[in-house]
Amino acid sequence: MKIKDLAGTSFPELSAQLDGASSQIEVAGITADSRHVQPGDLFVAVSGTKANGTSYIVDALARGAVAVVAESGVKPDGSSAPVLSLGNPRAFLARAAAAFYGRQPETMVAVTGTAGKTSVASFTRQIWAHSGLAAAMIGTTGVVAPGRNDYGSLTTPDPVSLHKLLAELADAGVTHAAMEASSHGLDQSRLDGVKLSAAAFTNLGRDHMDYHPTVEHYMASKMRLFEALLPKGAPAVVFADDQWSEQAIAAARKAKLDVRTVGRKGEFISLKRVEHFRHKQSAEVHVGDDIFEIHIPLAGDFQVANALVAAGLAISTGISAKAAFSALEKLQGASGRLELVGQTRDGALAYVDYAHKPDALENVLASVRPFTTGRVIVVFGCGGDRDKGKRPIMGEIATRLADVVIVTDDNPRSEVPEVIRSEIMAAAPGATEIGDRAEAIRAAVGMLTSGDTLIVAGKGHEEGQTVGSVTLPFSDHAEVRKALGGL
Ligand SMILES: CC(=O)N[C@H]1[C@@H](OP(=O)(O)OP(=O)(O)OC[C@H]2O[C@@H](n3ccc(=O)[nH]c3=O)[C@H](O)[C@@H]2O)O[C@H](CO)[C@@H](O)[C@@H]1O[C@H](C)C(=O)N[C@@H](C)C(=O)N[C@H](CCC(=O)O)C(=O)O
Ligand SMILES: Nc1ncnc2c1ncn2[C@@H]1O[C@H](COP(=O)(O)OP(=O)(O)OP(=O)(O)O)[C@@H](O)[C@H]1O
Ligand SMILES: N[C@H](CCC[C@H](N)C(=O)O)C(=O)O
Ligand SMILES: [Mg+2]
Repeated sequence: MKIKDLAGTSFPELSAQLDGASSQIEVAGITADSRHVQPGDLFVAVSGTKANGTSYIVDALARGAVAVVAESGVKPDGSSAPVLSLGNPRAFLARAAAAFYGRQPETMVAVTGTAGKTSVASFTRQIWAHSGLAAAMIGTTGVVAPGRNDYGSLTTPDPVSLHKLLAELADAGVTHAAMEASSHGLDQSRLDGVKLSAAAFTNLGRDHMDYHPTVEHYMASKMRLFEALLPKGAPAVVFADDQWSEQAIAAARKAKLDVRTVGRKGEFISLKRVEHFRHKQSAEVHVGDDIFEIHIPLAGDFQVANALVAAGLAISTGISAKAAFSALEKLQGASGRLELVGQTRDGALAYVDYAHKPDALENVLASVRPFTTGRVIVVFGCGGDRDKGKRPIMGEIATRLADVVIVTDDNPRSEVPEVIRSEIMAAAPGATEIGDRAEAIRAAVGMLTSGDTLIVAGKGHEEGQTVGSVTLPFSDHAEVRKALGGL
């Protein structure tokens, strides 16, 4: 593909720099990482949190890049390959990747919010699949599509991987795809160029305060989904019962979207009555004049909200309300989201959950309390190189809502694990500290007696524990099973 075709009409400042010869340069691939440049590639230099791609232009050219796109002010170094500049290289990277790979599933939706994105994306895929559509999901747990189940790493992949993936899915016949839009992904323009038919907002709580300077910046990043990515008139599904719902609704209205609220205060799907059971949730919802009784075979009060948002997205992309709600009865939970892993002989239940932020921990502990006749026992830690402010908050929540708290490690990364734990422990009087996560799980399982509920929180579907720069194989599921087996 030629550079001028990658730029399209969205970047006139770039087109203006292309002369006869440079506009004809054929690009064999696109990358923002000089270490991945192959001869013939276009290198896009973006500035990041650790490095600035402009420092690697020389490296990229030495590896055979045929052209470079960088931020304004970067001077050509006299190389024969053109070094073009524009205001927002990240936005260009995403649009160029979209143009380069070309194909996407016809119907794409994206969901943002602090909690529930993976669950909503997974449920939306399942509702579509239940109606016989070839459907996929892309998110924290990876990629799920007909005949495909890949473990993932980022919630929203980088734009080059994302568009390569979308083209693969479209080529494999996938017509519908639901993806997660993280605030990092939105802020870094990773989703620019994805052709969305609808989008959704779940809720906003404390998260990623290491990356976003303020909660307003965090919310504004999320609202890029409505303001910058969703075309005017497209459906915006908003969970109506969150503290931030009003702001999300206002942003969607301002962006001239077709706002569709769901929840108790919802007008599109209106929740009239809900009953929470230990392993399932039942509800009555109204859609227009129709009344539906829905049954969600999953633990966790919060799954009702996620199911309504997913149903809102499915209905907004052509599924009938009846089909969407009947699909909910067959839902499988996303891996590691309040997932029942096993039980002791006398019936104490052990769950693995991905709560690694305050609201999620609060929700999950509150969810199991009504069904626990004995003690709620929680094992959790906080990730290193991530928001330090959440550590005492989560310590306080665990102490307030659980009867037994064991503080352990969760991906210490480059930090000293003892320091992370001590920051949680400072707000968790009476908690036990056991750094080794497997040992912490064994200790918790060992103390289970009839009526108790164990929540191992923070890692969910993860298959590794990152200590320093090494990721060691580790699975909460496997450790819980092993500990239960040893009883
Ligand atoms: C903080 C953050 O979001 N970082 C992401 C970002 O990296 P960055 O732009 O900051 O990279 P950088 O290291 O500063 O380098 C700047 C540029 O120089 C380039 N470079 C660097 C070195 C070199 O030799 N040559 C070279 O060209 C890099 O490729 C990069 O393009 O862009 C990279 C490519 O897209 C991501 O891999 C990287 O994710 C890191 C690994 C990460 O941990 N991200 C997490 C925090 C994240 O994105 N999480 C969200 C939310 C999770 C959730 O709660 O669900 C997610 O969507 O997963
Ligand atoms: N609607 C919700 N409201 C509050 N908490 C929720 C909700 N949905 C899920 N949770 C909690 O958050 C955890 C993560 O859920 P999920 O993976 O669906 O969210 P996510 O937004 O994708 O999270 P992440 O940003 O970490 O990928 C769950 O394990 C549960 O503890
Ligand atoms: N996508 C999130 C996941 C955090 C999961 C938790 N286990 C941790 O390592 O903090 C992040 O990278 O911040
Ligand atoms: Mg997720």
